[in-house]
Amino acid sequence: MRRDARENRTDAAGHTSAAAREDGTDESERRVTARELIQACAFIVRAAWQADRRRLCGVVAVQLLTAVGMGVLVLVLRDTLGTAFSVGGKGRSAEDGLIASLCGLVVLASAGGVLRTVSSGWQRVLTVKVDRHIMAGVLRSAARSELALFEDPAFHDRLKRAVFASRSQPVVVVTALIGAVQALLSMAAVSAAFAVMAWWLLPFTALSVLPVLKAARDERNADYRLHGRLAEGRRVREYLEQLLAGQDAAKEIRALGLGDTLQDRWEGRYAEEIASTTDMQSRHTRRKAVARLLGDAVFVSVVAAMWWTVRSGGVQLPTALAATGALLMLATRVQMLGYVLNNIGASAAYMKDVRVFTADGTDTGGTRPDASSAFCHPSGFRQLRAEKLTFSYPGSAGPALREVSVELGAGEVIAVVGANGSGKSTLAKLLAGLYEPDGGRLLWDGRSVPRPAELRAASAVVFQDFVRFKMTVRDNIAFGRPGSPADPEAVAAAAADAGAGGVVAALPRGYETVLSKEFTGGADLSLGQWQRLALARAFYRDAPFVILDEPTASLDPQAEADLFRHIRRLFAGRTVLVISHRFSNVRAADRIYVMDSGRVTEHGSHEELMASDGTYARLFRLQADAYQERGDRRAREAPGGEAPRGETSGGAAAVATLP
Ligand SMILES: Nc1ncnc2c1ncn2[C@@H]1O[C@H](COP(=O)(O)OP(=O)(O)OP(=O)(O)O)[C@@H](O)[C@H]1O
Repeated sequence: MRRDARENRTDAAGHTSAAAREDGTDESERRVTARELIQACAFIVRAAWQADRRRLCGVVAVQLLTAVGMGVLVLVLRDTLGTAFSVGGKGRSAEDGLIASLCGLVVLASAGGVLRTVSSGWQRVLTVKVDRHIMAGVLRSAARSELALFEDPAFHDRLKRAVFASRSQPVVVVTALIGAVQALLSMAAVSAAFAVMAWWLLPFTALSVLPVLKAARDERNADYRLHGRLAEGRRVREYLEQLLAGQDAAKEIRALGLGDTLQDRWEGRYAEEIASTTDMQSRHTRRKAVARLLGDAVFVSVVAAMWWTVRSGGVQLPTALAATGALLMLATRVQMLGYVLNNIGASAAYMKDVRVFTADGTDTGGTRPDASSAFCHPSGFRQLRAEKLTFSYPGSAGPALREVSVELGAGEVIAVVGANGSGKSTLAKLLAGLYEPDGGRLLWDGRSVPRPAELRAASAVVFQDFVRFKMTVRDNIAFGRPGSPADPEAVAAAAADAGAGGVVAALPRGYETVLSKEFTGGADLSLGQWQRLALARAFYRDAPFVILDEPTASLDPQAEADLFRHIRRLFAGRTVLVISHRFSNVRAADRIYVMDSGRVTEHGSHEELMASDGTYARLFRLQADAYQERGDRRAREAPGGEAPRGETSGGAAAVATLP
């Protein structure tokens, strides 16, 4: 498991600077090599081929035709000028020749225009398709990445850069590549025509664009380095944007009056970004201006040399005029080529981010196909045993689990209790195959579990911080078993088991109601109602191993009591691991593990643990006493001295939490 080494250099917002990496191997500091340029082009051409080969061929064919047309145009121009200069002396046939040449010019120009129009339409569709093709690859890789990678800031930088690149760069590279093909072909055609007239000037023409090309290359390298340095700052800024403009934090930000503070931080981040960009741009704008002047001076010298040869009688005037036109065309093409190559160069670095990110399990630090959440029909186990599991979160100072051993038999209800931060959820995540242990092993019917994906497929987890999908109720439940069409009856049964049937019935469009006010006709639920849907999702998943991490934290006392009273019936035939702070909920479990500071300190049945009179017994009595006192007080305060209904029996059967 990869651990990110970072300095603890943090800013006022509490975020570490991306430039502060210890290892000094910041990829963004590197220059784009010719090899990377070729790889980027090959990557895009492959993507374009896979996305829409018919359009790709069409666009290239049009470029080829346009280029040939351009070469012919130059030669026709020379003939037209030659005819024009001789019209006075040669009478009607010369005039006819001039008119024919002009007609030829018009036809060529018009055909070129039509072809370009058709081609630009194809180009537009092609770029959108390439865009989708590449973005799909990035999203697929992100969804398949191991959960542990999301703890690693370097992974977020890579992901962010890949998303940025796949959003913005394919269009640039496809357009630039097509432009490059066009520029190269037309350059070849015009050069051929030019060479017929003044071949010896060709090398000087190429020379005129060199300073501009070099300045552009320096700028793109600097731009990419800057982009790398700004990556983490941009993530912080985007996070602040989500807070300020999103629904999730809206009420708390208003309640706290936090808006201006967050806005100031956002302004600060943007100011840093703008200052760095302005500094880089102004330096390179100066360099580019000087390079441009140098290039133009070379170009003017070439034109002057040509006219000197006309004066000295080495070249005819019509040829010189056509050659000057061709020279202008050539210079524009070379400049265009430089411009598009520069664009490809700039994109090459970004496209490398995409290639690296989408490459399975290589440079991404472990992106692997088996990390997919795709549901496959699981087989159950007779026994799941964890032996001396040790685990530290990436970048954490100490282990969250230390030599933890637990045992779960098929059909058992196992409970884990312990103070905040004692490692309960971490243990659950390892048992569900979401993280791989650093030490120890997981045994499934006595054999080591080779692939965490097997555990994931066999598990249904209701997390403490379950996700609330802003989609329909049906989706929220049926996502428990992705990949197959939602089964309406099973969805309804899962909702009923989770006590969500009544909630759904009260919604305007039942199971088709979208659960967010951000969308037309949407509705929202209370936290407890959302929790019932999360439970329904677990029922629907129908996996042999169910993990309930504080599944009733937001449920009302009746719903909570119902769930735990009927847990064995509801999850019949399945193994259930329950994490809870309410000891009354776990007392009926087959075995209870008590955790403290990442270790299992006690285990046994409720009776055994009470008899051993350890931490469990102490905390159980604490909760029971607190309830008893409250119950007695209420009983005394209630009219007629009676205790309120539903809160008295069972000692610790109501809401009481660990201190
Ligand atoms: N994603 C994470 N990255 C780094 N450290 C983490 C992460 N999640 C938890 N920890 C740390 O690991 C330890 C165990 O956390 P865990 O969530 O397993 O505790 P818990 O017993 O479930 O706590 P609670 O009762 O509050 O839910 C804690 O010290 C916590 O700070």
